[in-house]
Amino acid sequence: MADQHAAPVTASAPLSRTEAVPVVPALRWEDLPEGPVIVLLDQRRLPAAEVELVCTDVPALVEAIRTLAVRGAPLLGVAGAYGLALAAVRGFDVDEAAELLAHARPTAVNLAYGVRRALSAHHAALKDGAGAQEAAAATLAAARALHREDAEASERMAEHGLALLQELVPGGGFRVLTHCNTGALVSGGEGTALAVAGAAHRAGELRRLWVDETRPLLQGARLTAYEAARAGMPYTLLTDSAAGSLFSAGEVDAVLVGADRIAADGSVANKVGSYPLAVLARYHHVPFVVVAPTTTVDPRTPDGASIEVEQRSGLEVTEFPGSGASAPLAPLGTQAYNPAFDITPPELVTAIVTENGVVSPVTEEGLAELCARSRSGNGMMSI
Ligand SMILES: CSC[C@H]1O[C@H](OP(=O)(O)O)[C@H](O)[C@@H]1O
Repeated sequence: MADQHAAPVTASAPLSRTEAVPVVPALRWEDLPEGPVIVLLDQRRLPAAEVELVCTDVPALVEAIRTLAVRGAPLLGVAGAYGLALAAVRGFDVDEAAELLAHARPTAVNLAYGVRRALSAHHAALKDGAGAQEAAAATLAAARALHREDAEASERMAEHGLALLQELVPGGGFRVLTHCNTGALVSGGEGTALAVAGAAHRAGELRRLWVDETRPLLQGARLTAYEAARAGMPYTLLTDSAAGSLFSAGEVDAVLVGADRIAADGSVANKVGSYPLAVLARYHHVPFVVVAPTTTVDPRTPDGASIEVEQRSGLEVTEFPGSGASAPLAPLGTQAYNPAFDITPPELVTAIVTENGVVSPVTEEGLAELCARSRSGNGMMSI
């Protein structure tokens, strides 16, 4: 008798490509004749259209961050740093710009880190007697350095993460479930958790990538599927509520997710829906692996209860993304609960993969030791 729990797996993904199609850069700095700009790939328009947003000032960038035109913790750090450089080069008040940028979204600690790092470079240049132009150049150099470091961190996380999967799931042929979007659209490189899946795919070891659609803004359906398709990965989309039946059918070998803030004790703030996956993974003895650069670890935040979880408009729940009131999903006036993130306690996290290596089990000491290996010390602590 067929296993009654067997999931009816349909191969809905395109055949694996031999050549991946690169994703349009999520963010770049451009020096135009009329002045510098920050060019963003507007992630709200994906996958239907690849539209670029040109930000000429900090308020425009803050709006892009608030509306998730640009999103994802590591990239928010890079965007924040470039935003400060834009303010410095265009002669805006950098301290005011830092306030606006650092508070554009509260949970992803990378944003505040990137802003602080660029602001520190600006202040240090002035302290050394630099003029406004030189200080602006130093600020831009700090943003470019962070951009480069994030790309390098992606590569190293992919290596460490693939090695961990090979250890956790002997024999390869990994069936990985991921939530939200953690690829090149959240990073200066190939991302965090999705970069690990990409490395597994290139090694011929990714049997299936299960992609949670990730309500309400559908980062999985719109963005991870977009990236997985361009990379030729064997992916299948599912509703968030279908994940449980995949675990029950024994179809998941590991869960790979990103993070927006990791507290000193190893508590992980990540896209809402991550915590239930961690509980399911524990119940079904499946590894739950968090992939994040050390700039996402915030030793100033002691534990999960100390992490501010962004509460977003209920309209994101009651209306279909991007269509506004033209496509209500609930009666007009319906109140909706819409936390952007949830908190997974360290005891439910099998391992945290950073660019400096892996901590498992997750302990405060192990995490601190990994962060201490970062060139600039652990992000928030070094500035
Ligand atoms: C590794 S950063 C990606 C991270 O960011 C997402 O949040 P948002 O789409 O709201 O920026 C989600 O938490 C992902 O895990």
